[in-house]
Amino acid sequence: MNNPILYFNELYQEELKHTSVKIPSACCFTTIGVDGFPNSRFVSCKEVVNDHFIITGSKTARKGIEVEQNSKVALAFWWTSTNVQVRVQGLINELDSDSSNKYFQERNRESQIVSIVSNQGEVLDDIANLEQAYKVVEEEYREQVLSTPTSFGAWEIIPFRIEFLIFIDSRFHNRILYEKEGDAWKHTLLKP
Ligand SMILES: Cc1cc2nc3c(=O)[nH]c(=O)nc-3n(C[C@H](O)[C@H](O)[C@H](O)COP(=O)(O)O)c2cc1C
Repeated sequence: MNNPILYFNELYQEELKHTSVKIPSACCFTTIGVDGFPNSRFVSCKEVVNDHFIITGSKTARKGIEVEQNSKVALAFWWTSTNVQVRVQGLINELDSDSSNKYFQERNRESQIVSIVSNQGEVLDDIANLEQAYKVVEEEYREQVLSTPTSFGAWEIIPFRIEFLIFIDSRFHNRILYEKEGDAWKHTLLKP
């Protein structure tokens, strides 16, 4: 296959058919920390739009601060039902407020309220204060659409390198590396 995004979608759909994991869209997202150390955490890849991987989260938490300073990022997926690893490297770009609103509205209500009341990554003094703030928003905005907090962001990751590792039951696993050359993707096979 010449296009790694089509290949990604095909393999992901296959994984979705078989998987029973709770968050199959989970992937490891790595940024370069402000101290220069790589920093990884799991996020959910919301979708792939126009060949870009979409993630969301708090702009004021570490990931938001880090991508503001350094747009070089990586994603790694491990799909356990089909035994596929996907590694993505690329540049990240913040999406506009229409996009963050759209992804915020797609969150379940509990997660929306948590995004509103909890400044992700700040030191927690007393969980009771957060629970109280949660209740206030829950009751005050009952039955109403919740507005996107200014801290909530959506980003696109524009890939330039994507590698698939497909475990197979023989001795040698398949490794296919795609690299962007201008507007086209070239692919090579790597030794496992
Ligand atoms: C399976 C899984 C999915 C997650 N999805 C997201 C997500 O989509 N967005 C997000 O901000 N945090 C998500 N988290 C929480 C992050 O791993 C992390 O704890 C949080 O975003 C704070 O990271 P930061 O301090 O680097 O900003 C997820 C965690 C797990 C385990």
